[in-house]
Amino acid sequence: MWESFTAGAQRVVERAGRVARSRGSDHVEPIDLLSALVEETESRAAALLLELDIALHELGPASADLPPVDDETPSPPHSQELRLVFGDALAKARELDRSQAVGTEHLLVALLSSGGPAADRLSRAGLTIDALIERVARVNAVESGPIPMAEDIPPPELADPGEADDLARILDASANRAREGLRVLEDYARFVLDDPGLTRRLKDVRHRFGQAIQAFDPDWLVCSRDTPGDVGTHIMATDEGTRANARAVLVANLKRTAEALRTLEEYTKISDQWLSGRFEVLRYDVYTIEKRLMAAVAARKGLQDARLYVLVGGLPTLGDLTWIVEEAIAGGADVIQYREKGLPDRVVLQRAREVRILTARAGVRFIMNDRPDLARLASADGVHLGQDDVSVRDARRILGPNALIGVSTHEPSQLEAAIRDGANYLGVGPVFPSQTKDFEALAGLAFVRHAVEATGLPWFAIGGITEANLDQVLDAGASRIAVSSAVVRADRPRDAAAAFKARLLDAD
Ligand SMILES: Cc1ncc(COP(=O)(O)OP(=O)(O)O)c(N)n1
Ligand SMILES: Cc1nc(C(=O)O)sc1CCOP(=O)(O)O
Ligand SMILES: [Mg+2]
Repeated sequence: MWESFTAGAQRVVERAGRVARSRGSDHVEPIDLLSALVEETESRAAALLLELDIALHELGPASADLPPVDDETPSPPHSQELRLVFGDALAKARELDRSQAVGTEHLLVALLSSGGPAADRLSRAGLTIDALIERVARVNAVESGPIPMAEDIPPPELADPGEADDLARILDASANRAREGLRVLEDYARFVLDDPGLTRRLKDVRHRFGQAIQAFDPDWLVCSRDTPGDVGTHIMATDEGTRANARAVLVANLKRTAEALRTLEEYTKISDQWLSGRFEVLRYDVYTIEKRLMAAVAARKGLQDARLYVLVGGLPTLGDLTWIVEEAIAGGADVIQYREKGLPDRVVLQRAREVRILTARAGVRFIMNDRPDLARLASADGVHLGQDDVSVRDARRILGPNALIGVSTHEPSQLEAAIRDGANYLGVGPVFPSQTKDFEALAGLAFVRHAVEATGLPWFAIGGITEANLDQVLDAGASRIAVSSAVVRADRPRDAAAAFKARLLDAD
């Protein structure tokens, strides 16, 4: 008989056994079932009682200390009266609810009709059989929708009909959760990050997810849906009702989506391993996208408004370096990179620490070139890596998840790889021949035009950019630039930086 009881009803029956034991009774009586029903506050029966304005505390004292659930001592047998209540509940379920599963609401109806002390208590609290039955029937009607023809309901291929229904409820809830979660992620990529690549990836995952769940018969899922009887509907984690900001919404939905996909993966293993594999692949896709989303979020926080990035270094003395840094900042540099080649590490670190102090004071980002270890020692905001420097992954090991990690890219495949690896921003160049570094080949303006379409991550056009050629770079679609010689070797570095900054802001 128990397989035709919902999970909630089974829990209540089990609890009634413990209530009976706690009061030293030889049998589990209807009155114990009533106590258990009232105490299972998430149950459909408790919800109905509250909707009908019946004060739960009037239905009897809360049971004293119950034996723990895992206590192996058997519960006393069910009394004859209680068995009659169960039989009546089954009949009521058939009469009132086409799903025919005995839920806690049917136990309540049967208790009220039983004529014993439990019925007396319910009546004294103001519950009438008509009001209760009318309420149960109304809820079922709302939940059920049109009654499908018998031939439309697919025969579950599982041996146990109760199990088939439970499974359908799990799959239905998880499919909804994953679909909704994916939509929330896509909206974040699209409207918060403005990232066409990530939006496309998420749309593709959502599309493939939609194809995968077509394997479920929609009628089977919808027929099993039992929102009022779902004990989880009213249970919320303490932080679930509020979100501090859009980022918190993103993080919560990444977790929720991956969890729902995991649930689908696990439960479809029972009947369809191939389908389970599809959910597994989608779950891994979500993990990969998570890495990219979080990199984009960090970049947005650190570099969203940055327009002018100045590389400094190669100067004879610490005094020359600090002067240039101060001038660049005064001219409007948003990011300073310390790029030093050939000095001993100890000297580089000492100078980097000075740059850190000046940039921190001005609220300007400080990026160390090449060396995540020195970046960490100098408390830089991040590091810039070239194609021959350590990987993003290794740099992240040293600098942690919040560091800004930039990668130089010179062609589309490098740009894609850097995004995949979790870079927070990109260098895109060399656009023109540079006085700072020799290159065998130029990426040119064509690569700038490619970057515009390829990513929503912040990226900086770099290489030989001067006031004279800046318009070409802006016309190609860049909104951020990185320069070195045009500021560091200018007669008036502050004015040079200010001129770049003004034109970048004008172009916004
Ligand atoms: C913003 C920015 N873009 C590109 C580079 C070049 O980095 P890399 O290719 O590693 O060359 P070096 O600068 O290390 O010679 C950069 N530093 N910054
Ligand atoms: C160090 C460096 N890397 C580049 C790249 O394209 O990866 S261009 C470049 C030099 C940038 O200095 P300037 O503004 O003086 O040309
Ligand atoms: Mg480098």
